[in-house]
Amino acid sequence: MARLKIDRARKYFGSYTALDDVSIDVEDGEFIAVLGPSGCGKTTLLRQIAGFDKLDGGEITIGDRLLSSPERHVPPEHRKLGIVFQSYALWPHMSVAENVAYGLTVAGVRDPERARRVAAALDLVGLTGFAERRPGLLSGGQRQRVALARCLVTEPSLVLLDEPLANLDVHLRASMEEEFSRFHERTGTTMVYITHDQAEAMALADRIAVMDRGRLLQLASPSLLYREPANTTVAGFIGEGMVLPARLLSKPEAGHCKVDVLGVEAVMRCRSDQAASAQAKICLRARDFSIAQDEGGLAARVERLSYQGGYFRMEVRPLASEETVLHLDAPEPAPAAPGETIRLSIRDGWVIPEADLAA
Ligand SMILES: Nc1ncnc2c1ncn2[C@@H]1O[C@H](COP(=O)(O)OP(=O)(O)OP(=O)(O)O)[C@@H](O)[C@H]1O
Repeated sequence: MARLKIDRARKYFGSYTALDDVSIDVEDGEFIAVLGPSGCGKTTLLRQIAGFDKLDGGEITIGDRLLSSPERHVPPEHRKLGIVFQSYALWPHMSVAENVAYGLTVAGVRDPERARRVAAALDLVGLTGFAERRPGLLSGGQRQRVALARCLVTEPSLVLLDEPLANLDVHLRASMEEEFSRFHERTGTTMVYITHDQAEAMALADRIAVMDRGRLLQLASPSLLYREPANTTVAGFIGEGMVLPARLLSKPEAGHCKVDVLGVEAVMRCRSDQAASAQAKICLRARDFSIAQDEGGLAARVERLSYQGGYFRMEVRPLASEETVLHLDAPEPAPAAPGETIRLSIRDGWVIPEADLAA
């Protein structure tokens, strides 16, 4: 049974549709990331789950309990959810332990039960020695861990995280990612994690819901999103995908078909029900190219080289399509200089099934 079920959720702000029939089933214990560019509706979706806003259409249920629909609205404090915000929202005048205890105090839990649960929550986030400190004397990562402990201590059925790492520097983000991941493994808490950072979503989530302009574009595991994007927007958004027009030359066979891309034939992965099309779109990744040693392949002029440590990111323009910019990674030493022509073979790629959906 799905723990959290969002069923055709709709939300309007005046004439603007901020959520357009969004449906997501989150399994019990699952870690879901909601990913998308600024303004795509992530926070609006989180606010509906948390109960800060009323839904204009559809339903949100947890287990068998209907929380939100146009007719019914359970207030946030009765939803038994934990929320971790980007801004931490800690009380500066209280110690770490008092901050963590706050939700329990409000709920009428008293010592020794309260002290026991606070100690357990601090232990879970690795802050046992910090109970008496004020938040002002903690690092950003430690503050975020206090916020996590404060949310967990009330034993929520679901934890919502709204860009919790956005205020932290790159190194701290990486170690907090690990922290969240370990925490999720240890507790098995269902988590919905809002982010615009795809590396973060990829590293953490069991499945990622990609949103754009209020719509859910695809809900899939990180690997499936990367390997088999459902439409051109997801293809371009995830993993710096390059979307190119192509002509399908064969029917699918064992998950592959032959395509013509910029005048070059290549074999690519596709769905087994992929229809023949003269106007298909394909998604290529930097690693799908290799530099051909013979006269075959796609002729392209090198535009730019940028050193990435051990390899170069090359930007090239195919001679057959000067307006297209492709990128690939080439090991040191640089195989060609800007202005030179190289030939590329295409080793892999994906025929995008719903090429027109998000156009
Ligand atoms: N209270 C509101 N009134 C009017 N429009 C709103 C309101 N809240 C959000 N919007 C609009 O709805 C759209 C979705 O906003 P939302 O905050 O959900 O996006 P987001 O994906 O969380 O973006 P960000 O990553 O920048 O926080 C935006 O176009 C925003 O301007």
